[in-house]
Amino acid sequence: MTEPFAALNWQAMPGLPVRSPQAHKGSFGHVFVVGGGPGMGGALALASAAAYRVGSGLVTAVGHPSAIPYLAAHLPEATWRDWPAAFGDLPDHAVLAVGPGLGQGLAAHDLLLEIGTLSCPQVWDADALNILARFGPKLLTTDALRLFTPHPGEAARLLGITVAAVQADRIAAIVRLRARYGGYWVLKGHHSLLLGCAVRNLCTLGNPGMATGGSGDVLTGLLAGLLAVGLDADRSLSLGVCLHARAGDIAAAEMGEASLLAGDILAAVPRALQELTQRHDGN
Ligand SMILES: NC(=O)C1=CN([C@@H]2O[C@H](COP(=O)(O)OP(=O)(O)OC[C@H]3O[C@@H](n4cnc5c(N)ncnc54)[C@H](OP(=O)(O)O)[C@@H]3O)[C@@H](O)[C@H]2O)[C@@H](O)CC1
Ligand SMILES: Nc1ncnc2c1ncn2[C@@H]1O[C@H](COP(=O)(O)OP(=O)(O)O)[C@@H](O)[C@H]1O
Repeated sequence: MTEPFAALNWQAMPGLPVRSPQAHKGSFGHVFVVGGGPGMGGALALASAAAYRVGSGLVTAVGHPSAIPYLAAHLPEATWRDWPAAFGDLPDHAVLAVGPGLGQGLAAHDLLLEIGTLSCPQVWDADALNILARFGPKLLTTDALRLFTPHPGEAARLLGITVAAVQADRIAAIVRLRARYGGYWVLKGHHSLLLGCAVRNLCTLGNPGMATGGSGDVLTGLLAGLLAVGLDADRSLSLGVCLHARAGDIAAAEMGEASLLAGDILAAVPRALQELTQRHDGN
């Protein structure tokens, strides 16, 4: 368990799958982002836009009705559903991203109780993790493919230990998280750690300018979008975390760390992706 985590190499990272000339939007999955409680429509919009930016064919935002005008103004490409939502009619190629701006009220608890019973691929973040910490692994009643994206505060809640204890041995923390809850994990922060089936790595990209509200919501949307376009969980985890961090570095180089907004990270994602495409084209 004490083997080191190897640094991922951005230069060697495979990019997105090439899109067939016959492709249509149904070829690239359907992401449902569940969050956007009162006052937090922004988190829902950021995660939804991020899923589109990595090529997801359709994105539906599932939020509190108060979040919807915000979403419609900022992301007209997304469709939406109001809370309370049921998920009995999800399409076969659905991927859920749950947590951005969700809050921890009764409606959020009800949503999570249902989502824990679903078998589609899922990304769990933010308040979804806080609610999971309250219920424990029994909330997850199916063996659905799940990616979990805690920051150290959320990891501490999930393990019932202090943030200081998480930070004192981050490798032990992520190993314990996977042992307790299963699935695929990123422990976020400076040099995020990644732990999946074949992935046991750290990401040395990124910068402290990314410590800004909404930055993690962008990562959640990227990961869900990558699952939706067909990458497996290990590859979604490693490409998603590195892409997010590289986009943060591109944005910070342009505008400085202090001024960085989560929306700037999102806006830099296409340029980070182009670095991969151009490298594969030999340019
Ligand atoms: N525009 C929007 O709509 C946005 C909406 N958002 C949404 O808000 C919701 C709640 O998010 P949140 O930020 O209020 O709660 P959370 O992250 O649990 O922090 C609470 C405490 O945890 C700790 N802590 C946090 N990070 C830590 C770290 N890295 N390392 C160590 N500890 C850390 C820290 O405790 P302290 O250290 O201060 O004691 C902190 O005070 C969530 O749904 C999210 O999606 C946000 O994304 C912002 C933009
Ligand atoms: N010092 C840092 N160096 C590199 N990346 C960072 C740093 N601080 C934060 N990040 C990244 O920014 C994101 C912050 O996510 P999170 O704490 O969930 O923010 P929020 O809840 O506001 O969306 C994570 O991906 C994390 O790895």
